[in-house]
Amino acid sequence: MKIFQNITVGQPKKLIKPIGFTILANLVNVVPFMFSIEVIKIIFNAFDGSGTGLDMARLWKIIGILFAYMIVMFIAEKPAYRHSYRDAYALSGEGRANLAEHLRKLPLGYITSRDPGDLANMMMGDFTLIETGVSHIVPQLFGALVMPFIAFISLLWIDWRMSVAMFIALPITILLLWGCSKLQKRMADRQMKSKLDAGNRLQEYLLGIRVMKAYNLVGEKFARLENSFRKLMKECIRFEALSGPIILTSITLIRAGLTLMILTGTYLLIGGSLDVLTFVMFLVIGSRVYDPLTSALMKYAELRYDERAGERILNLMKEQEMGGDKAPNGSTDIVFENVSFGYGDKDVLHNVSLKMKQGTLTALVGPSGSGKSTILKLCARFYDPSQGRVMFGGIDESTLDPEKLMKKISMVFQDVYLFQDTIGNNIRFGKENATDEEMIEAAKKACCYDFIMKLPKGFDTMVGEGGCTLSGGEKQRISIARAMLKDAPVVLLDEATASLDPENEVEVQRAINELIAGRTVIVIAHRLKTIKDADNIIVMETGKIAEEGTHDELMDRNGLYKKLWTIQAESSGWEL
Ligand SMILES: Nc1ncnc2c1ncn2[C@@H]1O[C@H](COP(=O)(O)OP(=O)(O)OP(=O)(O)O)[C@@H](O)[C@H]1O
Repeated sequence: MKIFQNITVGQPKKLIKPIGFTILANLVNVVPFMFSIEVIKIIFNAFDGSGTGLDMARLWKIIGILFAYMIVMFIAEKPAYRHSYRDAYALSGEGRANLAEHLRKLPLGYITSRDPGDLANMMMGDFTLIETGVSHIVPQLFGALVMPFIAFISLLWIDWRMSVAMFIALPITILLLWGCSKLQKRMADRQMKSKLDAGNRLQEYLLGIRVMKAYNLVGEKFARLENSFRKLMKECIRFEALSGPIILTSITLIRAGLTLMILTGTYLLIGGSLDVLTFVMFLVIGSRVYDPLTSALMKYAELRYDERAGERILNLMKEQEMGGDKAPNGSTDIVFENVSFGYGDKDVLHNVSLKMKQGTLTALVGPSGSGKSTILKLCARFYDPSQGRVMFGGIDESTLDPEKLMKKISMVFQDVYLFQDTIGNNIRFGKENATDEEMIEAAKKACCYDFIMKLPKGFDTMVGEGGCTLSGGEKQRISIARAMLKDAPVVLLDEATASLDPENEVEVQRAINELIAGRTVIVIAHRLKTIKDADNIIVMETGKIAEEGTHDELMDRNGLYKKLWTIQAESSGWEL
C-alpha cells in the first residue's frame, strides 16, 4: 500500500520487525487478561450457591503462571524493543546519508532552485517523523488491532450475538478514518508548508538582522515574520480542529460498542438466552479490549505527517542525478561546441564556441552578467548545456562520470566557503589522505602558513560557521591551499583580488601564481592588468564571445577589450 511505501521511504520491509514485535507484545499481553477471566470463573463457581468450594489449588497455579510470565516478559522485552527500534533508526540514518549523497549528484541548478531551509528540514525534520512513524505509530496501530481481533474470534464461539454487538462499530470506525484520510493529508500538507515558510522567514530575519538595523527595516521584516508565525498557528489550529472531531468520533463509536453490548446482554439475560457468567465475562472484556486501540487512535493524525514526510523525501530521491560513467583521458583540452545555456527560462549563453588548450592560461573578461562564471560552471559540469557540447580531453562531458571529472579540476571561487572544522581539515578537503607535511607545504605555497601559525592552535584552530572569523584574503588563501593540495591538472579561478586590501592582494596573487604554474587554467579576470600575459583572452558580452586573442591583438582591434582596458587604466592610474 502507498502509505507504507511512503512512511518507509520505499522500504516497507523495514516495518516487518517493528510491527511483528509489537503484535507479539500485544499477544503476550492477552495472557494475563485470559487468566483474569479464568479467575472470575473460579470465583463465580465458588459463590453461585451450588456448594462448590473455592478452587485454591487452581488459583495458586494461576498466580504462579502470572509470576513466571512477568519474569519472562521482563527478560524478553529488552531485545524486542531493541530490534524493533533499530530498524527505524537505521532507516532514517541510512536514509539521511543516501539523500545527502543524492543531493550531491544532482545538477547544481536543481539545488539552487530549491529552498535551502526546505532541504535542511527534509533532512532532519522529515526523517525524524519517519523514525517515529516506523518505530511507534504504525506498529502501535497494528498492535492495537490484535486484542480486539483475538477477542472477537474467541467471543464468537461463546456468544456470537454479544460478540457482534461489541464489535460492530469497529469496521465503521476504520471506514470513517479511511474516508477522511485524503482531507487530513491535504491539511497536513498546508501545515507543513506554513511551517517551512515560518522557518525560512526566521532564517532570513536572523541572517539579515544587521542589514535590517542599518536600513531601519526591522519593523517591516518583523511583520513578515510575525505573519508567517500567525499563518502557521492558524494552520495548526485548523488541522487539530479537523482531526480532533474525526478521532473523537472514532473513539466514541468504538466505545458505543460497549453500550450496545450491555443493551444486547441485558435484553438476552431477561429473555433467558444468556447466563450471568457469560454476561459478566463480556463486561470484563468489553471494559478493557479497546484501551490500546483508543490510545493508538489518538496518534492516528500523526500518521498523516509521517506519510507526507516520506512522500516528500521519495519525490526528491526521484530527481534525476547527473549521468555519465566515462573517465577522462590524459588530455585537459576544454572545448565548447556551439554551447547554449540558461538558468530556468533565462537564456545566458548563446551558441558559444571556444577552445582552451592544455597547459595554457585562458582569461575570461567582460561586463558583469555577461556569462563568465557560467562558462566556468559548465567546464566543471555543474550543469549540462541545453544545446551544444562541452568537450573535456575530446570526450563529451555529459558522458563523463562527474566525480571522475572533478578529480581533474580545482576551483577557487570568490565566495569561499569554509566548513565548521579545523583549518587543517579545511585544507585537507583537497586531498583527504594528505600527510601533515603535504598540508604544510600547500599552506606555505598558498601564503597562508604564517598567519595560520599565529592563530591560537595553528592548523587545529576551528573555523567559525561559514569561516566568519577569518578575513576575506585569509579565506581565499586557505581555499588556494586546498586547491594546491588537490593538485588537479585544471584550475578554474574566479579572480578575487579586486575586493582585497593591498597587502592581502599581493599575498593572494602570489598564491595564485604558485597554484596555476604548469596547469590548464581558466581565469575570470576582473582587473585586466592581471591577465595581460594570458595565452588567450576571451571577451564576453551578453552571453556571446565579442572578441578573442592575446592582449596585444585585442588592443590592436580597438574593440570592447580596449574600451574596458582604457576605463580601468584611467580609473587606476595604470600606463597603457
Ligand atoms: N543560479 C542562477 N540562477 C539564475 N540566474 C543566474 C544564476 N547564476 C547567474 N545567473 C544569471 O546569469 C547571467 C550571467 O551570470 P554570470 O554569473 O555567468 O555572469 P558573470 O559574467 O560571471 O558576472 P559577474 O562578473 O558579475 O560575476 C546573469 O544575468 C545572472 O544574473
